[in-house]
Amino acid sequence: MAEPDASLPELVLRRLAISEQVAAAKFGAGRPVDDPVREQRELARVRTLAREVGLDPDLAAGFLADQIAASKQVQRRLFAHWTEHPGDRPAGGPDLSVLRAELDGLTVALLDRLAETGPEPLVPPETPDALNQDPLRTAYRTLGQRRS
Ligand SMILES: O=C(O)C(=O)C[C@]1(C(=O)O)C=C[C@@H](O)C=C1
Repeated sequence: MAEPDASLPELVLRRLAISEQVAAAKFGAGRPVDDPVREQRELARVRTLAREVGLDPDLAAGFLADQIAASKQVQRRLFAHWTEHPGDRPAGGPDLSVLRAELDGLTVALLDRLAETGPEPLVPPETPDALNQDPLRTAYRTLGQRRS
């Protein structure tokens, strides 16, 4: 597993952090944020993985769909920012294929953790400054959110 000790909220944040790098790779290459074919592949794979770890495939697919929606919120925001301020775009950065392999590893880790934790609502950790609250809310849409 990519992140053996990470909690579910930590893994969710890690996925959003990778999404920032995905945005940079796509923006630099002139590729759009949305890749529906890739999304369908990910959702099909997550259903298979869910059965392997004893999770409800619908819950797992709903949860991954939330992660994808949150990723796209992060990416769209960055695209808008870099379009207005091209100088802010980070130079270099990993290839999309490398980042997708990281996302795939994280999906396995997320499902393992979800299978252990159960589908109870979670209290997300403090949000790093770089991330707006909205994507995080999106990421927990299916699981629900309980604030203490
Ligand atoms: O792999 C990509 O191209 C991404 O932008 C990542 C991601 C995802 O979160 O898994 C998000 C949006 C795309 O539509 C497909 C997948």
